[in-house]
Amino acid sequence: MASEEQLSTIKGAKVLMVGAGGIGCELLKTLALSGFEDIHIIDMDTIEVSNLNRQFLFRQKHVGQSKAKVAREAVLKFRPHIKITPYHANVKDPEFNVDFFKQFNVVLNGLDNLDARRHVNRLCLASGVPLVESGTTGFLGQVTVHVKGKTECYECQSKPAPKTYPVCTITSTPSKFVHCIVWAKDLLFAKLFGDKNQDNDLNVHSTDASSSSEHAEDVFVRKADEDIEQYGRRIYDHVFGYNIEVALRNEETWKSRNKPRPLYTRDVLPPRPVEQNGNKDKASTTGDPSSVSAMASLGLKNPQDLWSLRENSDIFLEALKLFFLKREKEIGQLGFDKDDQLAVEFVTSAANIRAASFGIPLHNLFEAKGIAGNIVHAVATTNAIIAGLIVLEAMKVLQNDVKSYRMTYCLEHPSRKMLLMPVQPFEPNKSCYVCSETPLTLEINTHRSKLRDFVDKIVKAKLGMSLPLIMHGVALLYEVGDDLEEVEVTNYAANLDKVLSELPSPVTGGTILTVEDLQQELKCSVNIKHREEFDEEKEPDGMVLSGWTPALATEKNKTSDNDPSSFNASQTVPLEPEDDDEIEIINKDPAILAAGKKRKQSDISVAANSEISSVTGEIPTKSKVEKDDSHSDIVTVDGNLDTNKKKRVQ
Ligand SMILES: Nc1ncnc2c1ncn2[C@@H]1O[C@H](COP(=O)(O)OP(=O)(O)OP(=O)(O)O)[C@@H](O)[C@H]1O
Ligand SMILES: [Zn+2]
Repeated sequence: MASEEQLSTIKGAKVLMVGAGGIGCELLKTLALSGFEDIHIIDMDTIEVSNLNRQFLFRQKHVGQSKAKVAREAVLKFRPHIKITPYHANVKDPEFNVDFFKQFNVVLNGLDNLDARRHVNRLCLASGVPLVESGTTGFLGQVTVHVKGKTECYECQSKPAPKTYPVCTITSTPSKFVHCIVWAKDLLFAKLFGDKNQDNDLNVHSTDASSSSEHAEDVFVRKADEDIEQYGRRIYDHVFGYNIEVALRNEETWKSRNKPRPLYTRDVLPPRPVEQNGNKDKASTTGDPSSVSAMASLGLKNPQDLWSLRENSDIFLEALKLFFLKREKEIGQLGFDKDDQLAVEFVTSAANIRAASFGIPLHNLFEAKGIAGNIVHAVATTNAIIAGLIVLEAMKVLQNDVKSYRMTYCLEHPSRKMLLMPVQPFEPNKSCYVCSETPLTLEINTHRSKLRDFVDKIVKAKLGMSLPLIMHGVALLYEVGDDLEEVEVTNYAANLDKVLSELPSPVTGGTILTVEDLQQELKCSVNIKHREEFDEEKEPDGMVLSGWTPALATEKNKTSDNDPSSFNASQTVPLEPEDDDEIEIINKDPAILAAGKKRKQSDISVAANSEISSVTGEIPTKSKVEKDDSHSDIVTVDGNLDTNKKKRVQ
């Protein structure tokens, strides 16, 4: 029960909620029932059928309508006297600037992506408004408190980058089913149905340089006189048969690995039926391309059945055939979409055939779809728990009760009979480039990299700036905005295509660039260090940004030996260290894949950060299946962190 004092604080508070999805619906309801009377909600989405199972403020009839507006109407039905102001908009829109944020006493996030979270963090810092951040993934969740100058900001710890795999693991030496999925989705599917002009390293790597090039020449293009069945079999034989044989020639590769088995249609499938050409147009479909299904054509009904190699091969050929027969117009521009049934069938079957070749256990379509789409099924109860915790923290923040602030982690398995793990927040990271003024360092080849590379790969992708301005001393190198003069637009466009050392104000080793985002009111300095060479595999951007987090990636907290994007440990520690029960954590987002190893429970912290679900996209889940296959990017673990060096909030 709230005290009188609490109640009056709550009544007088003006609250901004960002996100009216899984967490947001729970949060709005809980805020209203807790006595909050002035709530603003920003959400850019409309309601989808798939939201209805957990976003309980919405009904079938609301599908297609604004989440923010419908959420408001639903809550006003049981709390008619309160004021709820909805904005059907992106929180990154310019109208939501620092002045807009300043009107609130606290901001509560119920978002599902890193980009928006970082943006809100910056606006909260610039406006001095406290932020309560949250995230859920399946059974896991977290609530963190960020108050300028008192606790860490959302970006004081670097967030794990979306999970990537070494190219050679995907193209040549898969050892887990997820590697086969990535191959099937990002290489094979993209090669056959996506943009032909995009780089795509589908062929096996071999030390025998003469081996594959000739055979691989245009192998993926359907020949003019080739019927579709013939084409499908040729692709099958090439990628599952011939390419594997080429890979096997490189004996070094297989010294410490199990050799894969080349698979050809002649071994797996019966000879081609004579009447095949006559079947061409028999594929059972309606006029709607989205209803085309290889499973339906072949009479396979249950997506949770495990298909045999033969069945996978049938699906593979049938799906390929259906793309050409029923969706030919889309070929050349298709991207994988987890809601595209035929694409999921194709990717599942291709991944399974490859898995069979490499001796990796096969998976059913339902599982494969989850892996391919990085899906972790949302749990409504977790959202409800997290929403309750957000409100509790918001109340402490409003009363400035700094000592009581807690970051709370919702676990899947109890520790000392507790499912909620409270953690005292840390003080701001003095080397955080977002909430302190610490400069960053960028190693880059200033003679080769263009300003465009810097803007795209660093300023936008890494620093998360949306309206950047780049200066070298007093010289403006780049700027975006609606109010630019034509000549400025022309000059900046020309600058983008220049290598750094040839800019009007040349950028070389030793240069300090100032990068600023006018909307976020964030300014930082970037020290440029010239470097000639970069490792294509480990440093694919051709540049390396560092400087905003302590170097924590020690051997002990690395997640996987061949994982270049191993996460950085966050530094939270439970208030009461638990016993050393080991639990397995698997992230369901590719970005978090890194964290999928056994961790000591006392080491766990879930860092709000990724692209996953309603939370921070951080969804560690316990799994008895592929222990190592985390698919998300939420969880970070302490490992041997030097947590003692960090000061908790007193
Ligand atoms: N930049 C943004 N501006 C405003 N709202 C945003 C922004 N980014 C995300 N959101 C909102 O945050 C909410 C997150 O909710 P949730 O994670 O439940 O996602 P969902 O899209 O409703 O469900 P799912 O992704 O599981 O289908 C969504 O309603 C989404 O529209
Ligand atoms: Zn910070």
